[in-house]
Amino acid sequence: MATAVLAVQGAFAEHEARLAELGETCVELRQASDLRQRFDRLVLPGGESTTQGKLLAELGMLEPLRERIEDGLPVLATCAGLILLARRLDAHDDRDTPRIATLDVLVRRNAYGRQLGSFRTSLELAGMGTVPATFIRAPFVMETGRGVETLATCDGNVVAVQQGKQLALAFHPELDEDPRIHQLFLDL
Ligand SMILES: NC(=O)CC[C@H](N)C(=O)O
Repeated sequence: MATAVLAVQGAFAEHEARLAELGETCVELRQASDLRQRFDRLVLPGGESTTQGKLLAELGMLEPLRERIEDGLPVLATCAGLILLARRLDAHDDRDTPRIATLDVLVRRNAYGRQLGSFRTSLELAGMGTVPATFIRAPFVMETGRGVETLATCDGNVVAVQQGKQLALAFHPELDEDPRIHQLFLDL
């Protein structure tokens, strides 16, 4: 088994380090030819979702990834990754930026503010208990479609969801010591 980590921009190295600690082999996706590698799961890291979306479209990776996810490829998406997966964005956001758009949620980018929107807290994740959560200019989920389960909220806002094998978080488990969320992803 191997996990592909989208490595065009953002905090991908931290995910790779965490997965390696759990004994998982990672391959990096930097260009379309990397999609020929064998992988069974996908990580979409945090970073800048507009940059990531544009790069994925330019590199010809958006459609192949969308198809694999629609075919059931397990995905762990964090922060910008959640935005890339979202079917719909808030009216204030640039909705024309290319996205994978396989997760039936409405997301607002930079929902906690652009400058002061970074903080560390802990929250209750369904079926897991208390987990640390680092938010960095994070989005949150404003609406969930049918088939989308809310796994965690923070101050009443939805910050973790699951739809089938798509696990999407507004925060950054790769930046905390707790390995349980990555383990949950490997167990999907
Ligand atoms: N930590 C992050 O991934 C931030 C996401 C970023 N604010 C965006 O909108 O793309």
